[in-house]
Amino acid sequence: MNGLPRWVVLPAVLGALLVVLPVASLLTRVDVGSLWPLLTAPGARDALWLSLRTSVVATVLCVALGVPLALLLARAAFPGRRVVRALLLLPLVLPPVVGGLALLTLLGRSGLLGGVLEVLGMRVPFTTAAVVLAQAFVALPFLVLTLDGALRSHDTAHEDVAATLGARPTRILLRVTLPALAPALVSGTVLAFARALGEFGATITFAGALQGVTQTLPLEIYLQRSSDPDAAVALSLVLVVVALAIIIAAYGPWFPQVPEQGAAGTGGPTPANGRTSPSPAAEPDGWSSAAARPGGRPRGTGGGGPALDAAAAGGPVAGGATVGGRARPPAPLHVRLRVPERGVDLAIDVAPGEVVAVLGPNGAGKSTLLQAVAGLGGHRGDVTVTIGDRVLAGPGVRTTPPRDRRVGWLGQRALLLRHLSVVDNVAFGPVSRGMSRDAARALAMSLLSDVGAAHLAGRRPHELSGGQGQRVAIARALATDPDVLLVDEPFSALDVGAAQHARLLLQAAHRAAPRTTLLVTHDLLDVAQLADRVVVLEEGRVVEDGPAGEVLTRPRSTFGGRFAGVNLLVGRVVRAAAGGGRGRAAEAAEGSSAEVATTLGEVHGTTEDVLDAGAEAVALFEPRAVSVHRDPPGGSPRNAFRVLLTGIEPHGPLLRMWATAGRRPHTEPGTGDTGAACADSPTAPTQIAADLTPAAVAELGAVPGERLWFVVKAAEVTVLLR
Ligand SMILES: Nc1ncnc2c1ncn2[C@@H]1O[C@H](COP(=O)(O)OP(=O)(O)OP(=O)(O)O)[C@@H](O)[C@H]1O
Repeated sequence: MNGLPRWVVLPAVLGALLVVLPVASLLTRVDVGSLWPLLTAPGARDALWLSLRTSVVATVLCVALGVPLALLLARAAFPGRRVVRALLLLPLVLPPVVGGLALLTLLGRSGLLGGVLEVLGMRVPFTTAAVVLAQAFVALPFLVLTLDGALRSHDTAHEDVAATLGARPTRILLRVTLPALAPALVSGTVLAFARALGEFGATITFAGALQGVTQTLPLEIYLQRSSDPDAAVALSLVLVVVALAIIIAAYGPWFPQVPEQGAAGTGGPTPANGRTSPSPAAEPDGWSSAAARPGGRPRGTGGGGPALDAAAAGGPVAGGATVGGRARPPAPLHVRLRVPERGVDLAIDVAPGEVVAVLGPNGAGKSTLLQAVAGLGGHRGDVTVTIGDRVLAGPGVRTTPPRDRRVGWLGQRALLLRHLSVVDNVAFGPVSRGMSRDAARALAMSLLSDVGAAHLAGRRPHELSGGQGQRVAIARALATDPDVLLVDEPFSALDVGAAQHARLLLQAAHRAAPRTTLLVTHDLLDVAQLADRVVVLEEGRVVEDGPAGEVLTRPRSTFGGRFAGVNLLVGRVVRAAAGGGRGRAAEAAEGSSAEVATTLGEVHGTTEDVLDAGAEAVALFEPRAVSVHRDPPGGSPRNAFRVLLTGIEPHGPLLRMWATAGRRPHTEPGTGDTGAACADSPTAPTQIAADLTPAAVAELGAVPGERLWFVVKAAEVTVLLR
């Protein structure tokens, strides 16, 4: 019973019987012997033929009008959208005879439009056209509501990627949206046809019952019922058989099933909010650990192509080939973004060919930044985007649509189009930009070969592994030779080995043809292997910006510290030791002591920076430099923090103890309150970590919830200007 309560069986069976029993009893009434003559009688034949013809035409009308209507209802924001959606439900709830009357009041002789049509010599009521209109009137909502529901639950990620590949709206609709919604479209169409076929009340009111002209099969059955009940039953059987045949044809085993979400990530939410799940490569709290991913050693995924293998070996791409060569020199990127509704206010410049990793906690604004560059997301605010000398968005400038931005998108999921083969997926961008199909396929094959995926060219996306899908996505992103590549956690959904292969591939592509790149990631390896520079965002602002090596070893922001795997306390300089007679720079270069007021109290450390009292600074120390005690220690210059143990978790061969410290009120330095703090976040308690051996943790015997002392020697603390 799959966890269902037993009582649901009874009403479910009764419900099924309510539908099945009447139909079954109809079958028992059929006199098989007289069936054929009844069905081949002229009246029955005409009615069946008319029903089929009018239902087909009404269904075509429903599709032609209903698909655009559903698209507007689901995707366009216009005043009164809800009202229109509610009104469309009316034909479902109104008695069809009322629908017929409504049509008469509109198109009848004295109707709103009927009078005009009459003048033009056109008469609709009581014609075959009236039958079609009556059928379409009652059938349209079935198609619209089915498609509207499917569209609303369908994310726009594939459409967004197609737009960045250069596809125009009509091509996106026909080649991306509708194929993805094929099952819903077929369902809606079948429902509409079935409804049209069975339509009676509106038809008889608006079109009457003229044999061969308006007398459809339901009307014929109704009229026969009084004169020849057996004939009525036989004709009803025909209707049941036709309806069943349609339903079986539409929903049988050959009905296009939506493939299981392949490892290649063919479904899921939009890159607008592209990261649906935390990166498996990132630790839950946002700390990254090189130790947890020792060198990212590939774990036998195989299938690396020549370019990939060369890249993996650290050499140039094999055979002098490039992965996605460039026709134009790399261009600089400038972004200025103020989106108050998302609390984002930042500016970023990326040099030509530079790879900038964008880091930050959830909600920091990373996706908003990428969306702004790609022209996606639909957020409101002041956005200026310049690539080279092309101003794509800005005050007084017509905003360039995504398809014309020459921006490539590579997301967490490959987002390949599931109804196209791999080679056609890669060729999609070049074809969208006007390249001939043959040339685009040749280019796609060459790129697939570069990424070691030529042998996958004929497969469909759901037949690919996650790593293979991402390789194809890399080829697709490079196929349009974008000026700027936007990369959004591209490897986080892959296992370690596949991620490393794909990472090296991207690295090879970049070495072969540097491309200005923004790389959003939570993975230390992405930064270490791909990034020239790191920008850290917190609460919509840039809080750190520096060379990748510098941020990884000497971070200056809270998130940067977590990312680099070090404890980082933000504060203000209280004191920096003065050197007798030497220049301050010389003294700093030798390393001198410094004290910083932080949320955990005054922290003593050493610095190579030139510090002034009151300057904003960070104190850094490794978790393994922290010792943990139950009592406050004495002795050599030490920092002792009274903390609350919040958790213990494995960390390589060690155990990591997490603790928080209470917040003290903010006071200016020099007031004598060593609790003066420059809170890195106005609300979050400061977290610090200590790495201990399992034996040391066992000896301490501490459990989460206990108050302890975390102690670190001043010599282990580095103080940096922020
Ligand atoms: N569609 C939206 N409408 C309104 N606010 C949004 C929307 N998408 C994001 N936001 C808000 O904008 C801010 C920035 O979100 P954004 O998605 O850019 O952050 P992020 O750094 O990419 O986060 P994550 O790592 O969780 O994806 C957040 O406060 C978020 O709540």
